[in-house]
Amino acid sequence: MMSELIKKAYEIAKEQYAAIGVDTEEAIAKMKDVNISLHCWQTDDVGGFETADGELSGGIQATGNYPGKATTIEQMRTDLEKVLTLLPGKQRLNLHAIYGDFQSEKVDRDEIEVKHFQSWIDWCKAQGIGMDFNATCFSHDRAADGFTLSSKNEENRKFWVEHVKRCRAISAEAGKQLGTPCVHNTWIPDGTKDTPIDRNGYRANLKKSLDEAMATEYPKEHMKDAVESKLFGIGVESMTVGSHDFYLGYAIKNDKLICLDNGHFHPTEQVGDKISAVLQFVDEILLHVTRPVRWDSDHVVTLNEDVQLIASEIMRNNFLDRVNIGLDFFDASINRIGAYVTGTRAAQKAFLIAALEPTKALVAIEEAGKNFERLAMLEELKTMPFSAVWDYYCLQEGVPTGMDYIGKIQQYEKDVLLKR
Ligand SMILES: C[C@H](O)[C@H](O)[C@@H](O)C(=O)CO
Ligand SMILES: [Mn+2]
Repeated sequence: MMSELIKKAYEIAKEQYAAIGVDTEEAIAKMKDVNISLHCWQTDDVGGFETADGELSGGIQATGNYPGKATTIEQMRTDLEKVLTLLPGKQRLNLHAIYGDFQSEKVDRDEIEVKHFQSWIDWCKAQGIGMDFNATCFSHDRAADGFTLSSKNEENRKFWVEHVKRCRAISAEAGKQLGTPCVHNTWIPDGTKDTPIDRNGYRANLKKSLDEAMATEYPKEHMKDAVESKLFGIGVESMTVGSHDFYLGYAIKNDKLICLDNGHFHPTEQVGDKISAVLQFVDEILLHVTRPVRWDSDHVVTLNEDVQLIASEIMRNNFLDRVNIGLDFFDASINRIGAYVTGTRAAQKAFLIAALEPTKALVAIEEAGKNFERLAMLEELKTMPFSAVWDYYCLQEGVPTGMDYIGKIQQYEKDVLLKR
């Protein structure tokens, strides 16, 4: 889009926002603290680099067969570098343990070490970004019966404890080398298709395993632990061991982060509503921003009301330093890089819209009991000239404005993705 036009539109928008007490420059400045952790698994449908044909298990699914999937570490990095050129602001990388550099040495998950991730740490350093990490407790023979950390098979349980231990050590080293804490997230698929009898036994096992895996303390400037809850998964409909109640309790008691994935709750529950609730009791949280369509389908994030409430709650309460923002979607049915960029930009837009809210004025109206006025203002705010501010922000950041990124991705598909 023409930069002169963008500047003109921005000047008008700036005045319109100023008329309702909003400083657009201040809103744009706040965006420098919105650092989204890019989930590497959107580039390869959560396949990983352990084997060429890694089968996804654990009750999650990437559907679709669009050409261009990353199948090597080099391809994934090329894709991520492309993504970074199309996003305003500063991002982070969110890596799963299955994405190690296993080209020269194939090891099992209870044997991974920093050396298998050193090239990723170096890559992050070269990009000037931080790194986050995840134990991969799925897509493995030892998870075939549906249980990992809560397993009653002691050999398997110990295997997964060792895996998580190692992932935490890798995270701490990554955070140390990169000078920014690495958030290590633990999500497990454990649960049962049909009604179990011994729910308590599995949950007691999970607690014991987490205690063992997290026994080593690392400095908070190097790594932070998060635990991710879930309501159900495919084939795990009747009981999920790591439920929200379980992990919220664990996080509060053990000073951990709770990870809230907005695909992991009943569809009528909103993660945006949970943020101010849980932050009364835990220091920090991790978010997995996604779009559940009828189930935890991990569709590409769009600028919908759920995502807007999440962003608004964070910005209204100045929670950015207590909320670690990650994404979690994997769509294999469309251009994967297009999915990545569209979804991340949608999340960023929600934060900029939130930054452009006249929050103090709205709170005053609310406290005066003027509920019609609150409703009307919220409705009017939806059609304020946000896109002029967004385009101006992208222009300042030197990234494509408006729809211009679509052409860049089409070109990348032609030049790179279709040649794979
Ligand atoms: C690949 C991710 O770790 C996974 O999606 C997990 O975070 C999750 O949300 C499972 O439903
Ligand atoms: Mn998730």
